[in-house]
Amino acid sequence: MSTILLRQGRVIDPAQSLDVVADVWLRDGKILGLGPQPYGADVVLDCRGLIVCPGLIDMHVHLREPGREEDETIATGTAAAVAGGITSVACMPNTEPALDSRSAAEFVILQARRAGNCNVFPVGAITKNREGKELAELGGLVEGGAVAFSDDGAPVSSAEIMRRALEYCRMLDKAVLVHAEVLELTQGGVMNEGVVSVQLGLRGMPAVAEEIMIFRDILLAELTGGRVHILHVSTAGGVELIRQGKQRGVQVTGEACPHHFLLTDEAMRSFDSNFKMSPPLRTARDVAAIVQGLKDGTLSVLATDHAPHAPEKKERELDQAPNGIIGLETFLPLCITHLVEAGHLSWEQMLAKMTLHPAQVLGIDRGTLLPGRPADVTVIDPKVQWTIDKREFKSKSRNTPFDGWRVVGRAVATIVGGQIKMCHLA
Ligand SMILES: NC(=O)N[C@@H](CC(=O)O)C(=O)O
Repeated sequence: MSTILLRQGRVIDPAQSLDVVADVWLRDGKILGLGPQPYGADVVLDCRGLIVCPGLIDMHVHLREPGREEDETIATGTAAAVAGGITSVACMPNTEPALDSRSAAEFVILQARRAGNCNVFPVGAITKNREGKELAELGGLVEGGAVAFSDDGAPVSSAEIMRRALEYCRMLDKAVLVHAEVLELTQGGVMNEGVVSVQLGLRGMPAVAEEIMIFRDILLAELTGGRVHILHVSTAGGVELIRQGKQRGVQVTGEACPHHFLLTDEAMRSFDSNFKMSPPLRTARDVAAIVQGLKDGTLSVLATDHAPHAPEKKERELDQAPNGIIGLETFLPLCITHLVEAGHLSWEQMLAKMTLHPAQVLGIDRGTLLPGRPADVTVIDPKVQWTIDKREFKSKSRNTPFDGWRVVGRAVATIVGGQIKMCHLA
């Protein structure tokens, strides 16, 4: 192992309320500290004019392996993460078979180690085969390395099963990550229910289908003392429910994905399936509420919901095409451009939602530059202007609505456990 010196970057570590120009030293895979150190450096990276921050964490990623390797693999998904400046991902359990056993969690960790790109933290399924009928072996999953639980892609429709999941997860000190959807209200829907869906003659999914379940799970968290994290919040009402739950002292956190604060259901006029996702793109009012939720802290986590689908699937007719878009390689520039440059969040606020806060939800020892922690570091050029080009992606899939977008800022170095995995520095 070696000693790396990141020289004179603007060091931002929200966990320490730190925003200062300084040297950062990494040694033997750990953060050594800031300022002068009693060692020589094997590698020096000149970070003047750049931002040095804890390695970014994306806690909402679909890696598709095992079972859907035509869309993504653990190797390609983690390569995409590293290219996007992300050092840790939490991967969702909607694989085939589902990630619902100890051995399945161990398989993911083994494949991630083989790939050698970034850290992968498996999210275990709440119910066996994500069918919503019977609890999975939650204890075994934790032994296998699962850091949280979710049936993401599908809701847990039974309130009774969700209650028991929360009771168990409280004992295990793990969060339940909620995919909020009342299926009876969304069946056959391809987009948000509203003026645009009526004009287009497309079946809609109403905002209340998401809000009813957000409300239910906040109440169940209150009842059980468990912890809920609401994934991919897309509606104004959902933001308000989380805000009220937090005010009452419920252990609830909320997450926003770039597409839900950048796009509206108007995009569906194109009939392009790259605008089809779950939950769907909503209205301008919802977008404004999500931005407000990010500003006032109601939504404490930014994540991608990276959902790769091979072209032959996304190119089907709208009602046949699967939900979801990729996000790992567009996450940071979209957030810099449309949250920081747009004046909604400070750098520290935005980075807290990509480092400290997801680490807290997952209970992982990451997301800070405190001495002794794993040397996961992202270096960002905050000024570079460039155009997103999906042909350059490391992901196996290309289903993005952001191809051709002009953006500001990007990761220029990604260091995972003290190893330089990506570097575009002189
Ligand atoms: N978010 C999506 O649109 N798609 C997700 C699953 C899901 O959460 O529905 C996927 O796995 O493809």
